[in-house]
Amino acid sequence: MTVVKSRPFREKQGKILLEGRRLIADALKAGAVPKVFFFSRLEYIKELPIEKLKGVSLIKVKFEDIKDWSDLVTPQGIMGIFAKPDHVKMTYPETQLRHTLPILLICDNLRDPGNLGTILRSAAGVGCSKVILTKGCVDAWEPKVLRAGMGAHFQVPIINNVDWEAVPNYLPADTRVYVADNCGLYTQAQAQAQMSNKASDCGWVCDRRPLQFHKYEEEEENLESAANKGWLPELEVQSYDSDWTEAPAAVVIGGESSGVSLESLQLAESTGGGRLLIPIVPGADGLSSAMAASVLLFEGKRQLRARAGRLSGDGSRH
Ligand SMILES: C[S@@+](CC[C@H](N)C(=O)[O-])C[C@H]1O[C@@H](n2cnc3c(N)ncnc32)[C@H](O)[C@@H]1O
Repeated sequence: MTVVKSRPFREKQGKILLEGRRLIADALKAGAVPKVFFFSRLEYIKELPIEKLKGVSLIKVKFEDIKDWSDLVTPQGIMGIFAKPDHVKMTYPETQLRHTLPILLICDNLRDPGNLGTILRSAAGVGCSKVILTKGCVDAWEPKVLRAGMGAHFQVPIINNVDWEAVPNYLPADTRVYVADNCGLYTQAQAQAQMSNKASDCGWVCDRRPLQFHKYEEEEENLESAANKGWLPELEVQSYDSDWTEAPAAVVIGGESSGVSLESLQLAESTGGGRLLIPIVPGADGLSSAMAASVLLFEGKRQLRARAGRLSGDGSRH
């Protein structure tokens, strides 16, 4: 089980471990392919669609074993090894597809499994079209992410482990990339003092120094010299509630400690996007990646609904 739960197992063998009756049922519904089930009571197997069990090894074990292997506070008596799901071959729930919005999420070097799971739940809840995880993010299929995701893995397409150079291949045509950026330490007072460029139109100015951008730690020196050469993207900072959903949008959320990467800003610049800042009270603790993602995704949804309401002449839908 230790091996089965490890990232090398998932990567080399292309298999994942799922635990719990609900998650396993959701996975089967979405078309995930089971290989082995460990169960403590036959009823748990009988609950599963029989046509999905062909060729699957069914191994009855003691509940104590499941308890030893389990990551759950209340182990549910069934665990399954599945082929790692391929988002292209999955069938997502009909209701989910009907509510899909032209908003995509890119997680940039997100390391914390709980944060990523929570973000996936928000992405599924809002109706994101897909979630892209750049290289360096925690694996979406790691047990703690699955636990925090509460089934979101089988509601929204997730594209794992993508190089920044390949990210544009996954974006629908005309997508504008917006980077969620807390802009380092900032205050409204600073913003007002620096009202001299476009960003100041909405009252917010990014105080981020080039050195705060991270690609991978070992590249910081390169970034420093790049910054000195002056090719860091010049990106407008917009308040999160300014209109950013006119074209299909991709929102980038930065990692817990590293923040947003240089590549994300370059992509935002090349697609005509910008930076989105959620203003918080000066001096208050910043938002976590998961909080920022939720605020921005639901704000995006609000904007789309408001626009649809205006177009249909029904202001009440705002
Ligand atoms: C915990 S923050 C990163 C903190 C990191 N030490 C830094 O200085 O950038 C994680 C991510 O959440 C998003 N975020 C957090 N607060 C935000 C805010 N007020 N406005 C926009 N995005 C925010 C950004 O994408 C950020 O990179």
